[in-house]
Amino acid sequence: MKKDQTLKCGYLGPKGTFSEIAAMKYFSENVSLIPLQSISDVFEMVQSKEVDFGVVPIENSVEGSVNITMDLLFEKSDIQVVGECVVPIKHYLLSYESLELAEIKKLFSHQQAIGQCGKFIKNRLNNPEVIFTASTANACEMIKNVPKSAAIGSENIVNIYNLKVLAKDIQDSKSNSTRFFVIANSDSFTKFEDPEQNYKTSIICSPKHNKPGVLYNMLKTFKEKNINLTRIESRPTKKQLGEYSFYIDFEGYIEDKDVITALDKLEKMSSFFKILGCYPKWKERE
Ligand SMILES: O=C(O)C(=O)C[C@]1(C(=O)O)C=C[C@@H](O)C=C1
Repeated sequence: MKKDQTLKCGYLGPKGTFSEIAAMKYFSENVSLIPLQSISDVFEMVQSKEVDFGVVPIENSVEGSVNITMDLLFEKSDIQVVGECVVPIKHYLLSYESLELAEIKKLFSHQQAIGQCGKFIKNRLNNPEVIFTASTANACEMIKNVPKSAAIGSENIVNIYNLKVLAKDIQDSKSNSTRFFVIANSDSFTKFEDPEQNYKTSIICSPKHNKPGVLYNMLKTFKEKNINLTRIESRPTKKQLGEYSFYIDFEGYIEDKDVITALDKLEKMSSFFKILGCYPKWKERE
């Protein structure tokens, strides 16, 4: 890791996205933030070491997993998860024009944001055409020359683009929040070893055989060692219908004796096995 230089962190841009909010929250002021065009670009820039870190959304409390991030974590080598950050997500309805809600003909935003505001869109708007964009901030750029259009985005973006706020807090759930992973190149990242910290570990595994009790046996290894799972998700392996990879997060440090035993057992039961990383559990800072 570079010592006397400012570290760089890539995120899904342009400026004003929730990913930027997550990166600012995680790193405070210690890194230079680099806006990128897609989540896939964030992975590539971390892989090629053009940036030291990347911040990518992994799951939302309403919409669930961010599939593109899940798939890239599976596919990309040399990527390690080194941190997590949870951001409360409050959505704003924004426009360059002062419009009544019923006047909006076109609504632009990221697919996750549209999903998180489904009830508001159905109940309060007049059936606008919905256009998915690469990010919420990208939606705000795109509506610039489109009459009777609005975008869904963060409060942070209002001043960046000089937008009008048509409605605040339009997300379906008051406690809407998104969890982000902080990724780094596995080559350059040195591991944390602070005995005072609470750690989490994230892995991916695909069972060797499709037979009764396979998942039960995999999960039993965690129970036997009293390891607390915090998330389990599946994604298709993309090889054959009905075959899945499991994404498991649990509380524990990668070099803990019980964690090593459980992961050894699990690896033996798997046709694919990958440790994504071990990182300090997110704590809200005062
Ligand atoms: O578009 C953005 O602002 C993003 O940072 C992406 C993203 C996502 O992909 O989940 C991040 C947080 C919110 O859940 C909505 C969108």
